[in-house]
Amino acid sequence: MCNKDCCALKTALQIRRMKILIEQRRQQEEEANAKPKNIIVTPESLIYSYDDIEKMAKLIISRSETRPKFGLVCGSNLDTLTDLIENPIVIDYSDIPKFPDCTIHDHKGKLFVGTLMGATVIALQGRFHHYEGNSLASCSMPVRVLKLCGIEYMILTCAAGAVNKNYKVGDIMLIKDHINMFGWFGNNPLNGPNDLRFGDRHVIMADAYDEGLIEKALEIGLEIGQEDRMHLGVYACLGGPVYETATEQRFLRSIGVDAVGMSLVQEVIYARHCGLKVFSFSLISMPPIEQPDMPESVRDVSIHQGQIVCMELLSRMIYKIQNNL
Ligand SMILES: O=P(O)(O)O[C@@H]1C[C@H](O)[C@@H](CO)O1
Ligand SMILES: Nc1nc2[nH]cnc2c(=O)[nH]1
Repeated sequence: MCNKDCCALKTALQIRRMKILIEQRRQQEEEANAKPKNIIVTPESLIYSYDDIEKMAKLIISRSETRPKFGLVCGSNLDTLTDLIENPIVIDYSDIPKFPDCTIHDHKGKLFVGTLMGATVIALQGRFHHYEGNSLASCSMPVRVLKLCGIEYMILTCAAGAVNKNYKVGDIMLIKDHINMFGWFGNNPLNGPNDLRFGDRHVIMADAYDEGLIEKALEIGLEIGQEDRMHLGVYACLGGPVYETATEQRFLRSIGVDAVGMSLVQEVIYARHCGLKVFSFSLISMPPIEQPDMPESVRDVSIHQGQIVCMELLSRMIYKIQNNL
């Protein structure tokens, strides 16, 4: 157990780390905010009708010659995953009717349709967060669009802060389960009338993250000699945009959380509601409070190394699934 002074020091280090990151982001945000943004804020599940979603899907598949099998959402620090897509057709979100705009750094608001390891993939370079002013239903709406495009597998990625003290920046957490803090307080993207064309009223979440896919990912970790960098863990979604307090971090750890972020679970809910197979991973982008502070340059290098492993993981996953390996 640490004493009072030690806890205060850790908190101070954590605050310093956050301040540096926030300062870095400020300039990028200022540039992004110079343009007016289209943000749609209306009550949950009625915002997008089945017809709306179908129109968006038709527009996207009209650009692809083959039926897509995989959907991908690129999280923060993971926009480079789209570099893997061969001969992509790129669609700006602003060209898709009723798609909100992305307002934060690293989320570029572009949709890619192309080939990855022989499979057709639709990738979203940018997601919608609740804290940007989007309802949870708007945040997860793209998953339904991808479902109507014909995908079978939903691959969801995000940046996360480590809560487990054995995790380091640049590590990858394969998500085996989550804690949905929004849902605890009655906020769920499925609130409101249920459209059975997408799925049933109630959704089983105990098996949300496909075990077979997790096993393949663990195999890949061994194949590429990155098993020490890859963990199997529990993700908690908090609302953001604030980072969690030191006490919140300790609480999260005490209830079994390994990493914390501000997204993803609402997309998993929509994906499971409409019967997609889900595979998710987080790139650890913030160290746990127990670890000593690190210079930004060192952090950036670790994140970059993690990005490369994520790219390898993604392409091998798709290859294995595509070839039934
Ligand atoms: O879209 P993700 O969850 O990867 O983005 C996370 C949440 C915040 O927007 C940002 C904080 O660093 O990364
Ligand atoms: N600590 C922390 N780091 C993050 N990196 C991305 N999201 C988060 C978060 O919610 N908390």
